[in-house]
Amino acid sequence: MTQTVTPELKTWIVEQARAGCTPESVLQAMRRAGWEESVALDAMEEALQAYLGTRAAPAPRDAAAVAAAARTVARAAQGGSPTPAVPRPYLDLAGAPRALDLGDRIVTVHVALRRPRLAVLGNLLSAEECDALIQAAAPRLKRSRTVQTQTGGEELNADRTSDGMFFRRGESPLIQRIEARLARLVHWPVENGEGLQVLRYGPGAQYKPHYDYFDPAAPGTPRILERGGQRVATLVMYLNEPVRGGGTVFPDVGLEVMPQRGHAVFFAYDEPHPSTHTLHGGAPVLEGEKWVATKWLREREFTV
Ligand SMILES: O=C(O)CCC(=O)C(=O)O
Ligand SMILES: [Fe+2]
Repeated sequence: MTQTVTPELKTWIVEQARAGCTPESVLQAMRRAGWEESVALDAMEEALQAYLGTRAAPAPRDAAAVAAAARTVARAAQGGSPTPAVPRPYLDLAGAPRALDLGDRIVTVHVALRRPRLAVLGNLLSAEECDALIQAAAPRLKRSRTVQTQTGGEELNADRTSDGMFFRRGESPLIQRIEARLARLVHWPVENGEGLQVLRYGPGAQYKPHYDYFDPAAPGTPRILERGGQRVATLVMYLNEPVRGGGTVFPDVGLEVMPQRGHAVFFAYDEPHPSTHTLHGGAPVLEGEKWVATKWLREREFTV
């Protein structure tokens, strides 16, 4: 069977190029999503040439570089499987590595699960980075709001009793450094990420189980999706350690990830559907305080 390149995939390719992703990483993401190399290369060439052709002004160099590199990479044999989905953020866990070298940091892999597609990671943030995030966030905290999918606005939510704030993407050198590291970790452009959110849970505070994607059936969702499309993955990073309680729970699989400073849990949802088993929540903090930073990844560039 021949794989058919969808308009959605072409749009995705152009967005990765515009975000500055290397041709190799774009190709790798497509191959991992199940695209044959030859089909992926043709799709890259076609999508980028169409994009360059539609632009009056000279194209950005990164897009041209992707097109050029795509043409020179060796072509694999044609063969067939059904058309795979558009690539999604992923951790490179092929070969069962116990650590991932991100250039500025070596992250350890503690748990990897297929469904939900999830991993527990250590050493993603240094103790100093965790403290600096807490210091910068503390004066800006407000009672957390959640996106109101009925209207697309925001609301106070009794299921979510934490205090929170958002950093703007790239707003400080610390945020830039962390965002660049996360982009390398999950092979996803910085531009497709929402601003980093910091949450503080006091004793008794919790975030009841929920999905991070926007409910496709809710009336306010189309408006939310205009800005970057669906959420496709989440990284929850632990900035401190509560004395007791406050784990991140995944009720569908009976998993609870205990907060350890600098550690993180990554989970991805290829479709906005409960079958991803990504139902999760922040269990009540029983003693002490819990601080986390959450990075949500969108399908496309999230305009800040
Ligand atoms: O606090 C946690 O452990 C989970 C946070 C969360 O689910 C979120 O920020 O979406
Ligand atoms: Fe969540």
